[in-house]
Amino acid sequence: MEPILDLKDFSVTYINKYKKVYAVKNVDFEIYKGDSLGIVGESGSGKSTLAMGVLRLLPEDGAQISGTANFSGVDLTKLSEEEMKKIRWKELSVIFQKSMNSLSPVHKIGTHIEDIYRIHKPNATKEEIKDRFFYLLDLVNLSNRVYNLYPHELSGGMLQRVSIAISLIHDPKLLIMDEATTALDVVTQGQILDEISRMEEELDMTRIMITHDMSVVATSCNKVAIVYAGELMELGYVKNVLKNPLHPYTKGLVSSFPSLKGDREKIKSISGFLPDLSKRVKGCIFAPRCSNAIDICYNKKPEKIKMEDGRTICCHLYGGENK
Ligand SMILES: Nc1ncnc2c1ncn2[C@@H]1O[C@H](COP(=O)(O)OP(=O)(O)OP(=O)(O)O)[C@@H](O)[C@H]1O
Ligand code: NI
Repeated sequence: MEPILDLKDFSVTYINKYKKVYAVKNVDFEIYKGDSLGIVGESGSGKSTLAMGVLRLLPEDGAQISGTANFSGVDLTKLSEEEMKKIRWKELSVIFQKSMNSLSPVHKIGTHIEDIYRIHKPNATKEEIKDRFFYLLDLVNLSNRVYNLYPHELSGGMLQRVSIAISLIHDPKLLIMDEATTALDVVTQGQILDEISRMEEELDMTRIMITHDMSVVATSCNKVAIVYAGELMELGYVKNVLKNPLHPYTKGLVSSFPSLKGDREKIKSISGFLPDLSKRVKGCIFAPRCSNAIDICYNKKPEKIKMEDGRTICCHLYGGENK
């Protein structure tokens, strides 16, 4: 089976007047139809930059992209803005935390929907658009009444449901959600995650879920990629990685969400801070904060090791080089 999205050596560097910021470095991963991949890491680790880079939503003069991002066989990094526009929102959709803030308050939701729908299908009739949108509203548990409301008449949870429905309007091959449920209360977040899981079964969706919350990944993803300071530390099936984390950073992250393991261990956090991303590091980027670091970790970048259970891990403790 061909992957829907295949990143190879994908990097994003912000270039400012005074310095370069290496926000995403040499990331590789593949997503197949039906996958739901959680991308987890602490704030500032480059998760949004990765998504924006793939979607080509970063300013051309301020951010340099290298490597490849094959989306159904097309390398997104090579497309012109015109070509990218044909794909964005149609085949590749994205939801941000505040997606709905951009909607003009003077138009009803329905008017917005018609405008958005007609970007890709200019001749669509009102009836066709309504049919499609009512179907999607039902999937996200909202009444058709929403169509005639103004954005300010909806709660945060309702707005986020509407933005999920909008993102699905053209039946995209891949949906990227960047902290899309983070701002909501726990109950609403839980409901929306349930709705997403149900929708996924109905629509055969493929999804990337960006979050700093391990429990979101545990409840709504089948695969997880752990990123630290712009680099991939560990990637694999949720059932393997969260139950038996191998990378010291993943272990730290998992143990700071004790409910995942079901025991009452004291919450441990990883001490220290993210490194300065404008500096290149010779060894493992996590070594300065790693309690298992050995000499080689400071001097040489670890290779990506493929494990038997399908996971990839980037750590000298598993490479065999230190033995
Ligand atoms: N335009 C920019 N110029 C320079 N550096 C930037 C720019 N935008 C973001 N960065 C830096 O890139 C790094 C990655 O930021 P990014 O927003 O991708 O992280 P994130 O993992 O999404 O964080 P969060 O969980 O807080 O959303 C950060 O160190 C940030 O300061
Ligand atoms: Ni972000």
